[in-house]
Amino acid sequence: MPRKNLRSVLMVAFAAVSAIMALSLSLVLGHLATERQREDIGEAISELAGQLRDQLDRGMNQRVRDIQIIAALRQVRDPSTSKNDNRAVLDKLAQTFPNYAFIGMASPDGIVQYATHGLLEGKSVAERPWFQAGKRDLFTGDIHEAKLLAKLLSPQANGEPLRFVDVATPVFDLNGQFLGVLGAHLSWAWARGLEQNVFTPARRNQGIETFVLNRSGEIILAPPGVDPATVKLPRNLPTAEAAGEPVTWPDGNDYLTSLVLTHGEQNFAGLGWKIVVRQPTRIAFAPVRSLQLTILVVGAIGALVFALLGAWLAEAIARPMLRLAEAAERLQQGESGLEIPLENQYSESARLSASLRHLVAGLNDERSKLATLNQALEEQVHARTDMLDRANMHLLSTLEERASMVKQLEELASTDSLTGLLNRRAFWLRADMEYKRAARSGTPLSLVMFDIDHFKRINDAYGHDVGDEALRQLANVVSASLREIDLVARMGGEEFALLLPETAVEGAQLVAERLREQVAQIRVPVATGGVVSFTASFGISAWPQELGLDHALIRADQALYNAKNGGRDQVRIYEAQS
Ligand SMILES: Nc1nc2c(ncn2[C@@H]2O[C@H](COP(=O)(O)OP(=O)(O)OP(=O)(O)O)[C@@H](O)[C@H]2O)c(=O)[nH]1
Repeated sequence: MPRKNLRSVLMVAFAAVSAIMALSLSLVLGHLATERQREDIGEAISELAGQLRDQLDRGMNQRVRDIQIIAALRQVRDPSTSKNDNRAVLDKLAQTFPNYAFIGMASPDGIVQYATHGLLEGKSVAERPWFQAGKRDLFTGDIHEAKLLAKLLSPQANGEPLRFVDVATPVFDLNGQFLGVLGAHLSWAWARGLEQNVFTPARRNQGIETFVLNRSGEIILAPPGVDPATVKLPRNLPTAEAAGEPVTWPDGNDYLTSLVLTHGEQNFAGLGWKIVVRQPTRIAFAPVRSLQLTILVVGAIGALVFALLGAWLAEAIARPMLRLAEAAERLQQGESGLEIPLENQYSESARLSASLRHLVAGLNDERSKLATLNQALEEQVHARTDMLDRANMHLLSTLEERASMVKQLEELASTDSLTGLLNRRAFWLRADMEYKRAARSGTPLSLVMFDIDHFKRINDAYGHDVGDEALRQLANVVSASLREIDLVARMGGEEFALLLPETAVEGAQLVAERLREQVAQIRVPVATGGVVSFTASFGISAWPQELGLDHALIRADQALYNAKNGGRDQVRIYEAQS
């Protein structure tokens, strides 16, 4: 798996952290702002509803007070006052408030006595609810469509039906006797005017709409141009006063919905109206969404900036490390004279470079020590090798010397020093080997013993040196006369033995005869002048396989004895009976 580099890790980490922060900030702020916005908007539209509510209540209270003031006027209570005078008072009042559609005084039997602009005068209003209720007490009646007045008054410009709110009060004469009912019809256009004062076009552009409901929940005032009959109210409309509740209306849209209740004012007890104000959440929360989007955009830019910052930071952190790593690699590849750079940008890199420099210095030191050591070692090995070579050569020559000495010693051990012939011990060893060879090959072997005749006399007469010379010459003669495979030994004194391989007794006899003749030819010079000659006697025996050497030699010796006894200078063969 390829290793990640520091730059990408820090870039991603910085970008991720800032992106997460931006996202969470957007979500948290969005959430907080949404709540705050909901509250603000809820309060704002509740305040608008409250304004409308207050104006409606105040307006109604003023109308009630108007009617009560008129009913308390002495002129009106005095039955002798002319209708014209009283009508003039009512007209005057109507002028102060243009939305009075009708103010009139009805007699106890319900006949209108005088009224603004003479409307309905002489007509019976006995069945009208305001008259019925007004006979008993102060009455304020909920909105209703005009019955009698509809024909008398001109229709509204916007085509809406003429609707009124009624105010009525009983009137008592100066004696306190019931005089009739003073009633007023207040055109509902008044409410529309109030609504338009509060809900300005600017607010309408923000989608803010208001609905006024009567006590039974019917819409008595809808936004301009909206037919109240077409408006469906949500089932879950708040029942108590509420500020900015999110409510889904039957048109499928979500609205922040506020509700306020009218409560009357002073003389006006209130009619239980509700004022509902709504604003589409889509519009209400647009600033919040815009804020969220702004945070996200700023966050994204922040993430980018942080990623670049991360990359720069990683570069700044990694640069000294990379330089150190590069120097270390070059050193590893064997580049000489290279120094690990000093990286003092920050304490960690300074520490690392100092450690590496120390390490490299130590290594260089070790390397030079090792080189010196190697050279010394090589020289030592060279010297040791030379020494070893010399020792080897010395050993070799010693071994060669020793081998030749051994050979000489062996020769000395097996040779008679006077004659150079085999001595007795060597003869026995060689004879044994020949015996075994003859036994394997089944060839005959013969032994010959011979002895110089009267040798004592030579020694005695001419001295020992002459005797020695006689022995040497005899040895030379015998050695020159024999085959290579034949053995000749000096057995002691002037006695000699011959072993003749592959030779039967007859052959041995011929050899012995030849030697006897040759010995007799020997002339040993003497110091006093002249020469000495001598003879020798020979005894022959076969060496049969069943006999040991000692026995065979005894037989040959026996034959020699016989030759000596027979007169010397002769050859005798061993005979069993002798
Ligand atoms: N010069 C010399 N004399 C030796 C040597 N070894 C033995 N002798 C002598 O040889 C003589 C041998 O004498 P004997 O045993 O009596 O025999 P001989 O005189 O030869 O008599 P026969 O053998 O009976 O003919 C002695 O006098 C020894 O001293 C030797 O190496 N050199």
